[in-house]
Amino acid sequence: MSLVFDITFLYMFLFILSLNIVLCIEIEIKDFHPQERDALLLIRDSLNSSSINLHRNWTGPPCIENNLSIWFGIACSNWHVVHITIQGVNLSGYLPSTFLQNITFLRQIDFRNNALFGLLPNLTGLVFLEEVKLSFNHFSGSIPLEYVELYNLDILELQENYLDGEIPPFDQPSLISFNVSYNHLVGKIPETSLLQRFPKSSFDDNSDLCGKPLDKSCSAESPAPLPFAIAPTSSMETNKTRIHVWIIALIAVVAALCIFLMIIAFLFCKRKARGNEERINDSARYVFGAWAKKMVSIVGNSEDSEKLGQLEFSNKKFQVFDMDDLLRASAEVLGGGDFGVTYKATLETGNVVAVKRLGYMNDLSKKEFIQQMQLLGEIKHENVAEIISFFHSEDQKLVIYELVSDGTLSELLHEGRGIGRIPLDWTTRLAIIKDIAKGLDFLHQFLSSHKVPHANLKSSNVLIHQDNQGYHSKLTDYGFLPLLSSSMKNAEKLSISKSPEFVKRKKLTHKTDVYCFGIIMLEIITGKIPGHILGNEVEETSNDLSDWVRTVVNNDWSTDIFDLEILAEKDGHDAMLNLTEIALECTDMMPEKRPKMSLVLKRIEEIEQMMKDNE
Ligand SMILES: Nc1ncnc2c1ncn2[C@@H]1O[C@H](COP(=O)(O)OP(=O)(O)OP(=O)(O)O)[C@@H](O)[C@H]1O
Repeated sequence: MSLVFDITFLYMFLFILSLNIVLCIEIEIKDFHPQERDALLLIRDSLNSSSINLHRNWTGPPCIENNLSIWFGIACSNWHVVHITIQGVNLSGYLPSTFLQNITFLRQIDFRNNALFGLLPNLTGLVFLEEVKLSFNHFSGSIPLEYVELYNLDILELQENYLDGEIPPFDQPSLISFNVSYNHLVGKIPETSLLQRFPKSSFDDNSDLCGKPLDKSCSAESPAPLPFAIAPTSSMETNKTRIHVWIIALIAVVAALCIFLMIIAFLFCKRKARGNEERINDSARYVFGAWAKKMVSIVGNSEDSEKLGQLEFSNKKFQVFDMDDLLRASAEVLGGGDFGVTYKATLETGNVVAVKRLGYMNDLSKKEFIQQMQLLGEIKHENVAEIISFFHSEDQKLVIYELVSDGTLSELLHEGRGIGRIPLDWTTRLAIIKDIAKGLDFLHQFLSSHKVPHANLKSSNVLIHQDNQGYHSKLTDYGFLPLLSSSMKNAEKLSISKSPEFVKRKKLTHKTDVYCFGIIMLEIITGKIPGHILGNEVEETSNDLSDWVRTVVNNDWSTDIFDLEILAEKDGHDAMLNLTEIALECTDMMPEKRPKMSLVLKRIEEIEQMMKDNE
């Protein structure tokens, strides 16, 4: 009897348990909105960023309990994705056209300050949208008409893109902030009561925009001529002739239309076959072309020919091109950073240069900019990328560098990890460390009066050139701190912002550069990306790499820190450990305990000599 009771009890227990499991699964399925996740994965797989790795971060469910999300830039409410905020992270690529439509409860979309191409996203049906911020990108095409149907929209920011066409008649009462300046919009600003309320600055710098609130009035539109208009006559004969003419005209139009469609279809197939890569290049070329168009329009509109200004040359040997040549150059985007976008420009003369278009520096005076650039232009060193020329106008600041053709140290160290990658051996790594130390030591001497001479030293600002003698490194993006000093917020975009003294708002010195150099050394020795040690790319802590190395070394597991690609080179272990010791001194929390760059260079050269002697 008791056995029967036990078995019955066991069955009941199992039944309840299985019921619970079913319920749990149901709860999980209910909590998880696969269509929203799929939409986000579409974005993830279409875009690239050199600052964040969406592929590694956007995994698992986008929303978890308590309205939280561990996905970068995603905020949730009630298990629904409500905010997508991915700004200023070098995001490049094309947004899939209808990707957002399944994220029904979306309230905010913010992709500002990236390098996104193509058409603006389709937002049809996203009735909860309150903020759409897509400014400072490379979007092209027209503003979709459906945007006027977003009745809860508070903010629409589309400035600094390459948008063309006319402005749709926005009139939703909710809209309190609107900006479409710095585009290529044309036509009359619609006379809706809403649009007339915004200031002139919301519409400024569009090639052919007219009407209020701009000062430019629209020329009187002449009525469009009627197609195939024929002078009216009273006789039947004339009517007959008219009908004939219409029939002939109709046939001609249909024939022309057929030919036109055939040409379009042919071009479309041809274009498709050219493949994805070319599409990106085309778009990049367009971006530079569009920029050039904008510059030309500034000159054209300007009463003051000084507005465009001249290219300033720091090196006479390169003075073979001028602004016109630069605007006619074919160009492609090399990448975008925190301070703007860098292009490779091939001039008609055959010269190839890197053009960095600086954002964030618009409040800077021309005098300050020119003084600093003239000084930086005098720097000539084999381990520092040369500034050939620069340009200043009210809204454009360009720095033209020598082109260093083989990528960055960051790419060399971290890209293509896994099967098929050619390991970066220890001798090469040591040579790179020495090159960087030489370049930085030179900057410290040349710009000795600067608070922090480089101020933005990180592996993506070490450019690589390869020849039959090996790899050569050149530092770039140096000397910008004086241009930003008026705003601490801008300085936060520099690599020095990760130093302990910056975080504690203490005095910055040359030793702040030394700290950044120590971090690069650790990155080269360990093969690990600073800020990613805990696999957490969201909050880049200032010193997680040096903390981790210190802990491992203090526990006598020193060789555990070596990148697997150099671990097998046992002869180099002593040198690797000596360099790790220097790197840890350079990353000391107290700036005064860090060695000077000249001493660091001397010690590196001694270690290199020691290695050569042991060979
Ligand atoms: N002088 C140059 N020669 C060749 N390529 C360059 C040159 N300068 C920059 N690049 C390329 O352009 C890309 C973007 O550079 P950019 O300086 O705009 O951004 P970043 O270095 O990634 O970020 P940040 O602006 O924050 O330093 C770099 O990753 C590099 O590949």
